[in-house]
Amino acid sequence: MLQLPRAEYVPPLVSLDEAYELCRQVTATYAKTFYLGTLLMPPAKRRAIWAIYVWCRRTDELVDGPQAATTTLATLDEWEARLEDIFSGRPHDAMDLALTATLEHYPLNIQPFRDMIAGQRMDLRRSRYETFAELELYCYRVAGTVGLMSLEVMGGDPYSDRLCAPWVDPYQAKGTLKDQAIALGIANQLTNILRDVGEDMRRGRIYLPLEDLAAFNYTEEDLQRGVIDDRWRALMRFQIQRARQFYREAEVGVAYLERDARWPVWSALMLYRQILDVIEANDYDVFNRRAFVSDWRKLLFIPVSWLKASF
Ligand SMILES: CC(C)=CCC/C(C)=C/CC/C(C)=C/CC/C(C)=C/[C@@H]1[C@@H](COP(=O)(O)OP(=O)(O)O)[C@]1(C)CC/C=C(\C)CC/C=C(\C)CCC=C(C)C
Ligand SMILES: Nc1ncnc2c1ncn2[C@@H]1O[C@H](COP(=O)(O)OP(=O)(O)OP(=O)(O)O)[C@@H](O)[C@H]1O
Ligand SMILES: [Mn+2]
Repeated sequence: MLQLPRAEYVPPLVSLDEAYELCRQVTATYAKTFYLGTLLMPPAKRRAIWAIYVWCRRTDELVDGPQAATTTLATLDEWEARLEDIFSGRPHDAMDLALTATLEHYPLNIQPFRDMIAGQRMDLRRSRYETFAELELYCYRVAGTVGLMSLEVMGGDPYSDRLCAPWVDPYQAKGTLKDQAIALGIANQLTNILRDVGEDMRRGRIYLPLEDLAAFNYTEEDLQRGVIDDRWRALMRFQIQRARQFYREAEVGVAYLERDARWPVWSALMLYRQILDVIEANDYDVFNRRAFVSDWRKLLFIPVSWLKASF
């Protein structure tokens, strides 16, 4: 009987250098601050972070980008199968290839990658969160996972004297380095949610826990109309305070990262956290104005975070 030939696996026809170069370009375009930070890392680490960044960005774009309307749960299943292929040495395209190659230097755990896809599934399935516990799970999945992935590249050891400043007692610090890496992801995601309240509402999505809305006597209709009054300000103050707690937890960890990774993480942390200050300065108007940190401020803070990372 005639056998149809089995579809052969065809590896992407690009060199590794070209693959990493592509990832570099994507990172430089989408995330100026992260990118600048990675330039201070040794080449192997830097390329690894670019490859991870690109995979995360593509995963996010599936539900958040221009092609989002055509993304279904089946699309995400396919994306997960493709992830398994990347981890078993069968990359589908140049950008996958960069991640497969990265795994040879850094044997990353696949679980945070799977968890991030699970986070995108949550975005397809629901547009409301009842409790903070539910939102926190979502934030872990879409952003805490980034912390875990990066940590395996950036390294660090909370109990190593090499990294420990004499005035810091690592045994006093709450949680592990992993907890702190996750905390930074969650802090960033909560900040992102507060910045984008208006935009998300226009897409029919509410990430603020409904239990918090109720506690401050603020309704979904108020949110739809963009009502800024004392109830809203109190609700936002509460949310900002909660995000800052996560930043505080993360801050402890930065000092225990490998030296060459501290500066990029500090700048990312400091710059992203400032979005919260801008929201306050805008009197909590996240409906009509977008809170952003200006380029000159970013430039100003880069030497500041360099100093903080060095001492
Ligand atoms: C050096 C460094 C900071 C490395 C991390 C670089 C990296 C791999 C980033 C991936 C980011 C990404 C594309 C995630 C997909 C999901 C997503 C979009 C999350 C949001 C990021 C902000 O993006 P942006 O403002 O551009 O959002 P828009 O799509 O435009 O709305 C997030 C808010 C989360 C990003 C989370 C992190 C960067 C976690 C960082 C944590 C660490 C690096 C751990 C550090 C370790 C310790 C111990 C503190
Ligand atoms: N000054 C700005 N005005 C309007 N939108 C902005 C401004 N800065 C950033 N954005 C938008 O917000 C998104 C996320 O902003 P973010 O603060 O992450 O800045 P970025 O330019 O992506 O640099 P980085 O991620 O390195 O900080 C950007 O992708 C961009 O679309
Ligand atoms: Mn960005």
